Amino acid sequence: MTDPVLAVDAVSVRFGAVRALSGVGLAVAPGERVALLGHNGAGKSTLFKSVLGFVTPDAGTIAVAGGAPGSLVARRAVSYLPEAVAFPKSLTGRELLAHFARLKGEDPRAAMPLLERVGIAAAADRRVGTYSKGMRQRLGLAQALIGRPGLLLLDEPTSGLDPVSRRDFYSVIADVAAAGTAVLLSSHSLSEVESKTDRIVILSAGRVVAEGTLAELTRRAGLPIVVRVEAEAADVDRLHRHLGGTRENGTRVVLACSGDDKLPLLARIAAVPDLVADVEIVLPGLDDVYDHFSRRPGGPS
Ligand SMILES: Nc1ncnc2c1ncn2[C@@H]1O[C@H](COP(=O)(O)OP(=O)(O)OP(=O)(O)O)[C@@H](O)[C@H]1O
Repeated sequence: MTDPVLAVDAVSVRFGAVRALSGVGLAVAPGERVALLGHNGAGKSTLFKSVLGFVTPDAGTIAVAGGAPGSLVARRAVSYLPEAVAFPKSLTGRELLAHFARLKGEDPRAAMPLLERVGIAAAADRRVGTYSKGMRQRLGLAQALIGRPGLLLLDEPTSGLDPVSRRDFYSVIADVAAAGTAVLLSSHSLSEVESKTDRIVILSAGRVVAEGTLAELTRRAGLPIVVRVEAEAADVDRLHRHLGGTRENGTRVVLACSGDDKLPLLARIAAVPDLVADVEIVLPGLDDVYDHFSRRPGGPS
């Protein structure tokens, strides 16, 4: 495997009595997009701050492009988009990006292509104070892309964005990753990131409680499949006696089964066609998978 751009190993961070991170480990390879999921207070921002060198872990190690957080090599490699971006309102988008480019030792002429890339070139010469939230977020992304970072850290980058802006945002992220940048982004929504990232890491109370592709997480969660069987008009009692499960709504019987038990259950339903008006199979949703892992009190899986 290629050397990871970000390697976090057994990192723990404590703020007084609060354990914000406990033995967290994760790695992000060049070109990989990893989603960091967790409820409020799970430790996502603390992990970002540790990677940036703003917070010093009590235990464990972090390497960014092979260097310690905050070292020159790490600072050159990493780019960060905080959750709430605040820019000086009186500068134009172009002036602001040119300023950040100079600070990073890059050519200020990089500003315009970046504004085009994030879709706000038409507003390049408007003052940032007049930008909408979505435009400011796009500007923030443009700022984070200055100088082709090796590692992009994005803290809840799409919160408050409309669906079109989100789609555009993930399309830029896909291009950047395809060009070799490692991306670690935090989110509260599994359904949002599942098709937009390569791997998912779920943090709960400062611990990594699950890690993998969505397919792996869904399989590992082993959540039940729900089968709702609608009875023919007066036959709900007979249907209930035949199938078991619980009655719902006066006309329906509801059953839960594992993936392996699904076909045998459908065969039992098919054996009484006169009693059955309709069948609905409900697979576990992404939010169910997320809840399963993020509520689990135990350690890493
Ligand atoms: N500077 C601090 N001093 C004391 N406690 C802190 C500090 N920063 C974070 N914490 C605590 O550490 C825990 C993790 O917080 P963190 O901000 O990393 O979570 P998060 O996953 O980013 O949450 P959110 O989704 O709400 O942004 C929380 O219990 C929080 O209250």
